Amino acid sequence: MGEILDGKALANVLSEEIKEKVKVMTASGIKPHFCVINIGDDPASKVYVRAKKRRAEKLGIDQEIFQLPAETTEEEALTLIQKLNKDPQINGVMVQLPVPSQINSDHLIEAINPEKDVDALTATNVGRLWQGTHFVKPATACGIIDLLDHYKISIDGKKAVIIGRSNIVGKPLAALLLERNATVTLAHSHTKNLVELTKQADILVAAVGKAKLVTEDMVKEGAVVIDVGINRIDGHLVGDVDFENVKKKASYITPVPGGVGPLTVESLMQQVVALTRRQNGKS
Ligand SMILES: NC(=O)C1=CN([C@@H]2O[C@H](COP(=O)(O)OP(=O)(O)OC[C@H]3O[C@@H](n4cnc5c(N)ncnc54)[C@H](OP(=O)(O)O)[C@@H]3O)[C@@H](O)[C@H]2O)C=CC1
Ligand SMILES: Nc1nc(=O)c2c([nH]1)NC[C@@H]1CN(c3ccc(C(=O)N[C@@H](CCC(=O)O)C(=O)O)cc3)C=[N+]21
Repeated sequence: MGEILDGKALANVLSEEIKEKVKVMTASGIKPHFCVINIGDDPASKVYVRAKKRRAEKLGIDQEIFQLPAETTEEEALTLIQKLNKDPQINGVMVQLPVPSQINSDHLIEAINPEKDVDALTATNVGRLWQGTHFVKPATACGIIDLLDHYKISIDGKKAVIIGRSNIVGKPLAALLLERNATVTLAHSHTKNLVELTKQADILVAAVGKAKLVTEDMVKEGAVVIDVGINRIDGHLVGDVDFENVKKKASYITPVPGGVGPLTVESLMQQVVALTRRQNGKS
């Protein structure tokens, strides 16, 4: 029976550490300040943005939400990003995804100054991530590594299979697991014989957005199962893993809610602190 990897509890522990760091920084006259740009009325985005604001407040980090209407043009959004890039008071900027269809999210992300790129999504920071010279890490991937480390689950030499190859989760997680010497496979919608692959995984990550995509028969006995998916089914939040059945086979498993999600928010705050320190000449 799998042990639950309690992301919420770890997020609270990390929270105390971040709070202390922010306190010391603030006392020396440096208060981290970051901005979230949210365009349109996506209900899930509103929930996340509010969660980030609450977390930031709890940690003593200044945060501003720029809520733009659904009909915002790309030029308008770019103008705002350029203004925030130039503002020396602002240490971090992120664009909440998804954005409305008239806007190309890649254009907005690329416009963010890499020194203020909280999500680590700009080409510069993605390149640094794969080179191993990064100063900012993608939040969800970073949270997952923190969770594995906290539970002393070794990564070195392990076979990791990640289902999902998005820029925000799958690809950066592959980079961080590779950095820690895992042998990494990225699976996606064109992958043939997914079950054969997943059954070999020591560490199996699901980041797709499809409830019950990962069933018991896809999991090796004793595997570590990380569920990134967030799906709303009849008003309930579930992940991509058939939790109750997979739990019986896994050695460790993350729940949804209370697994990876809270660590993503915590990790975003860590990135804001890291960027702020760097901008003020601290390592
Ligand atoms: N807990 C957290 O902190 C976070 C949770 N999420 C959640 O994680 C999930 C994934 O998010 P995100 O990465 O942005 O999603 P995307 O929609 O960008 O990517 C989904 C990925 O899943 C792949 N895929 C789709 N169907 C299948 C299938 N049947 N078999 C194998 N692979 C498949 C796609 O393949 P292809 O590339 O071929 O299209 C794609 O690579 C969502 O539920 C999202 O809400 C996201 C970010 C943070
Ligand atoms: N630029 C950008 N950066 C992101 O990091 C980003 C994004 N866009 N767009 C959407 C996804 C999704 N994401 C989550 C964050 C927190 C939870 C989270 O806290 N989940 C809680 C439950 C929250 C609830 O109740 O809805 C949990 O799993 O326990 C989930 C998902 C960040 N994302």
